[in-house]
Amino acid sequence: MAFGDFQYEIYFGGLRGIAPALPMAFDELEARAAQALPPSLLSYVAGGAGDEHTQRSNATAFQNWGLMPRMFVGARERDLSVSMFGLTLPSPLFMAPIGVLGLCAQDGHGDLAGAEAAARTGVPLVLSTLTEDPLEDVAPRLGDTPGFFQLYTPTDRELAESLVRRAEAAGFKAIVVTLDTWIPGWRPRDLSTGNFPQLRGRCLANYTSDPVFRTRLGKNPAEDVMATVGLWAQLFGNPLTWDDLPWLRSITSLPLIVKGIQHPDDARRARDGGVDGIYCSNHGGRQANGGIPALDCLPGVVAAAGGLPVLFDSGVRSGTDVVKALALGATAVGVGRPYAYGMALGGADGVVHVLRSLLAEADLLMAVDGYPTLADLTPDSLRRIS
Ligand SMILES: Cc1cc2nc3c(=O)[nH]c(=O)nc-3n(C[C@H](O)[C@H](O)[C@H](O)COP(=O)(O)O)c2cc1C
Ligand SMILES: CCCCC(=O)C(=O)O
Repeated sequence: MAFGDFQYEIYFGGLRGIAPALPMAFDELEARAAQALPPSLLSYVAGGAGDEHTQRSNATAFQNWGLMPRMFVGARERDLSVSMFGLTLPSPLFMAPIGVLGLCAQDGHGDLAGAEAAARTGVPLVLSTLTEDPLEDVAPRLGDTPGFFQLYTPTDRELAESLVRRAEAAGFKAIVVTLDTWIPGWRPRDLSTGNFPQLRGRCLANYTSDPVFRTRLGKNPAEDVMATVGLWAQLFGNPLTWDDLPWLRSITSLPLIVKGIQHPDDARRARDGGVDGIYCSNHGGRQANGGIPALDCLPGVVAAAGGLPVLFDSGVRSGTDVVKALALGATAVGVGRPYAYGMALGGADGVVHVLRSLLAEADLLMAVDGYPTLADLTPDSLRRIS
């Protein structure tokens, strides 16, 4: 089914009085998910750093831009396909890595369900390092849709290399190294609930299944959860410096993408260091409060990336947000919390609903406003309205 068909099905279905099973708008999606998720997990997913000002401004930053409609374009057919890293994708949307995706599903296998949703929509999944099911079990569920593996770089280089080797062997198509989260930020909601899933032994499957990790642990992880968590906490996060980039580049022949870039100089230096893609993001406002909306950093990062693909996330809540990020130069646009909520409400079906809704809204906007292809969307398509 084309994305547009989905839009029309909902629209005309709605006219016939057949309401979709899941909410169409983000606020309602979040409100419904709030009833489906255990309270501490909801706080973990929904929350962010400090008073969450940056998290909120990520979303409101999109309202500062308006898309200029163009007439006499005849945009009856649209093409949302995009090429990057030698891959041709049916749309520019992707699922950002969510470290507790597994837990968001009722059955605890949200990582598998996320991969299934990717297979059904063609929307790539960036699989977190922090999963409930090991990456080897997730990869086959992706079908023909590419998966990317997100690496939290451990302090132990051999462990990092082992994780990357496994991702390559399992068929992942790119390595996404997250730079902004070697320690969690100041997150009052989680501090209040005392909930950090990894510290309870959750979402550590990629570690407990790893030969290097197991050797370091020296025992069966299942027999000593305390020791497993202790070792994980000790190894989890390495505050990387530019001196580490040549090593990171050397450990994979897959496309290497660095996540968490906001400053143009960082984008430039990463490009010069041989990365294949820049991922502009502020981690959905979960790491640093009092920052800059990620969308406002996007044009500078795109200019500095010098033609490398630029992935973007943080604050995307609608199809119009997707279109605006593309117009500001993103090659591909990631969505985070919304699909986690879809997972909470309906597993793979819920995620498919969220992704198709975003795509259908983006597609319909491009139809109505006269932008038939992604190449037609440029910064000139937008006006700053506040
Ligand atoms: C619950 C949750 C867990 C996350 N876990 C990871 C992770 O494991 N690795 C990572 O790079 N980013 C992680 N992120 C950040 C997302 O990849 C993404 O940058 C962010 O969610 C985008 O913002 P949005 O939620 O406003 O769309 C997580 C985000 C959330 C909400
Ligand atoms: C140490 C944080 C790991 C998961 C994550 O990235 C997030 O919760 O944002």
